Amino acid sequence: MQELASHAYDEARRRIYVALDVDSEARALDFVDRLSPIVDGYKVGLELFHRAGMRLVESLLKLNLRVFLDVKLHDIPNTVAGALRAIAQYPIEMVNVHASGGLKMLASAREAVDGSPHRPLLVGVTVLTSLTDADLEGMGVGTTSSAWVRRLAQMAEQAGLDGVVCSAQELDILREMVTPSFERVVPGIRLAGDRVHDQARVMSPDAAIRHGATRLVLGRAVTEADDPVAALARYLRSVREGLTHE
Ligand SMILES: O=C(O)c1cc(=O)[nH]c(=O)n1[C@@H]1O[C@H](COP(=O)(O)O)[C@@H](O)[C@H]1O
Repeated sequence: MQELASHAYDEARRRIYVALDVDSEARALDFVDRLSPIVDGYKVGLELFHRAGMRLVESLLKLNLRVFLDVKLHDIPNTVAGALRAIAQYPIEMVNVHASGGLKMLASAREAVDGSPHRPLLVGVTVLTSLTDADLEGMGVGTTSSAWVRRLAQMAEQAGLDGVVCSAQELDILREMVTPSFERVVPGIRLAGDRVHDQARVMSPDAAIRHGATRLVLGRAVTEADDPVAALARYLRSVREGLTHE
């Protein structure tokens, strides 16, 4: 494990958030304790946020950890802006809204973050990685996930967001249309043979990085593994492998 804490892995580490999708503050802090010798980026999502709220976020920040607050805001412009003004009182690294909230909501979100003491990266969730083209058809979206991600990413860029959350399968399309600094945050990451759970559009860490992912979210493949530290090590090595061919 010594090797993984070395400078050679700094860039790989910087690209990762471990999703703390657990049901208590104690379990979350236990994971952080075990994993933080290897990674310093953590995602607090809806389950943990509704269990432990901003108190847990503050605990992570006090430990000098990087926090992605995954609250997936989706409401009218005024409400989303108010929530973001509250969130951006904290020095978190990144926060997300649903890009499908529309251009006016995204523009209000941008303005709210810009006027706040901390300016976390603001990214728009495009098409959830659990959805298939058939799901979209059933929802009446009337287009493929690739085309819908492309449209939502265009809107996010137009509103001045810092990037999007998408699956790895849309990265080639996005690379052609967005500026290189536009963040492409990718969940649904699995090494071959690992359980996919409820995800539909998945890819391995090295392939996702090679296709243009700027940051990866690692979840149950690490936190539900028999040995989470060993699993994280496998994933981190794969990220580093991808970076050598980026
Ligand atoms: O915004 C997200 O983080 C997100 C967007 C998306 O489209 N798909 C997605 O899985 N996520 C989150 O990424 C994590 C993926 O977890 P695993 O499937 O366990 O790797 C979960 O915490 C999800 O809430």
